[in-house]
Amino acid sequence: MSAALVEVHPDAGALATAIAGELLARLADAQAQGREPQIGLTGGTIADAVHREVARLSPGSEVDWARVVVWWGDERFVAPDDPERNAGQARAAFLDAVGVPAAHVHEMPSTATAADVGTGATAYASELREHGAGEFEVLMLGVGPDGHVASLFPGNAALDVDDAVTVAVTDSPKPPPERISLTFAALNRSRSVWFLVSGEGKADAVARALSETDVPDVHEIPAVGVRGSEETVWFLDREAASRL
Ligand SMILES: O=C1O[C@H](COP(=O)(O)O)[C@@H](O)[C@H](O)[C@H]1O
Repeated sequence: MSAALVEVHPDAGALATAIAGELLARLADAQAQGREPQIGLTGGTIADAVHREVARLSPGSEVDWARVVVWWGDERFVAPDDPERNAGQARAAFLDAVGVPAAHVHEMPSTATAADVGTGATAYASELREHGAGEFEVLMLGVGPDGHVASLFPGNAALDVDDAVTVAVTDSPKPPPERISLTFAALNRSRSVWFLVSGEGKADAVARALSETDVPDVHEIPAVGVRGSEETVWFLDREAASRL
């Protein structure tokens, strides 16, 4: 597996524009090579900015959104219209605008579609299997100030689930407490893993994750547990990179 790459941009706006442009190029390339790309989305502040830039730049790209399949790395187990939903955020920011067919948008279960978070996690694992979701072309992941990715938080039991592709989290330290997350096994089925990180508040987590001398354990900084089979890129703004 190749070493992680680091790309630093002046600020969050420039970072979002660069990631969106790169995503559109990757999707167009994959389609030109005959693949129907599957992408993994994340939630959070910088992800929202990236999604808005995808919507803005998409008309100038070669991407055929009818041939893109969308999944999520994690989701908050709340009502479907709750503003906390990562899926609602992505739909509003770009999915509705670019016109991904509804059948290609695999939203994780909500309190309206699953009796409880455990049932929801199991249902999403079945959905992944049924649709033959094998490999993400690009998996985007936000990173928390504590080093969490998806809904895999430092010290949480969900980090050790290695016999399933999804896990129900009932005690997330970041609200809301109930979430569904892909496990490391599923997240690592990605050609490209892109970490999207902006702001000074993430600088320590970034420095820990990228330390070559004092490599952290996944229980301490979960982000180090995810790698792409072809590339792993840390897309940072200057503030997030300030302690490297
Ligand atoms: O809880 C979550 O947080 C992270 C990062 O969010 P941010 O607002 O600090 O950028 C996000 O990547 C993850 O998908 C989400 O559920």
